[in-house]
Amino acid sequence: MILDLDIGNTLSKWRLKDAESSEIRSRGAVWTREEWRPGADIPDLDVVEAVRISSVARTAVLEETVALLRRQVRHVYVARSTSEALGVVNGYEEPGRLGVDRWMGALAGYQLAGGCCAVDCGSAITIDFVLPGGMHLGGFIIPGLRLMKESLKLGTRNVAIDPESEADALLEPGRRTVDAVNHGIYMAAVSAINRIYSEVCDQQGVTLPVLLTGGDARVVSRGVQVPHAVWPDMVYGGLEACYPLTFAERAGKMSGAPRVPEPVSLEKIRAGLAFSMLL
Ligand SMILES: Nc1ncnc2c1ncn2[C@@H]1O[C@H](COP(=O)(O)OP(=O)(O)OP(=O)(O)O)[C@@H](O)[C@H]1O
Ligand SMILES: CC(C)(CO)[C@@H](O)C(=O)NCCC(=O)O
Ligand SMILES: [K+]
Repeated sequence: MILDLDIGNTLSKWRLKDAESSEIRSRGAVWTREEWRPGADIPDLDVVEAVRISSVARTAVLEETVALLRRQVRHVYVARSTSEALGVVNGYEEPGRLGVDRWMGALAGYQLAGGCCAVDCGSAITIDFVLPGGMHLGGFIIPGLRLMKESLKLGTRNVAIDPESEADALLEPGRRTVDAVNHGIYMAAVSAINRIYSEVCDQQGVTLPVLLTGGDARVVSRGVQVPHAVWPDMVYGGLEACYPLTFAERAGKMSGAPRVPEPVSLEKIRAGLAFSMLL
């Protein structure tokens, strides 16, 4: 079995993948913490022959995790942000400073779609751009939905946006605090994504397929106006592409990859931008 780990600031996600069949056998998430208990927090390591890790947690957490894993697992691969990989050139002035989850998302998106706009809706919302030739432009970081809510301290932190809510309902003015906050932060997130996407496409003169991932991807998806696909395993896709281990991975297949959305025309994006400037 292959254990894939995506250690975020809040949640650490894991999945077990069958090295023979490439099937995902199980998955889970635990709060990111200092110490792991294999068998309880993450799967029993007896069945694991390789681990692939993307981590944006503090270095100490990663070091502890790697030390623990190395005692029991033969192959431990830790992803790093590099200046170039798989045909993508990292746009950061200091490439190593780009969050490795963003780098994995950008690589997966590029491998799937060529140029892309990779959006990760987690503790932070990150929006990264890769042009069709593989040039990563850099990106944007805004607080995620939960962080925005917690920063307000209005006693609404425990009332999450119902992930089943329709976008229309979330865009109405709230008539109690919890709705005013939830609708406000939702609007802030989706309008930022829509606007940023349009601005960068306009600047660069290209249209790019949009790929969404992260804990809030599904609800954010309902408010994103441009064609896009939700790819919950996008960060794992980057790990698969960087460290291909199974037959399917060596053939370039990433688990759970969606159909590539067909972007709208540049004219339409520019018309939308011009219209929003008039308002
Ligand atoms: N069971 C859950 N526990 C915590 N957050 C959840 C849960 N389900 C969905 N969420 C939402 O997912 C978001 C966290 O997403 P994700 O798991 O992608 O975070 P993360 O990977 O820790 O973030 P980052 O990588 O940006 O640090 C939260 O903002 C929250 O709104
Ligand atoms: C922005 C987050 C927190 C998103 O998970 C992560 O990618 C990170 O810690 N990045 C480092 C800073 C940067 O990407 O510029
Ligand atoms: K993440």
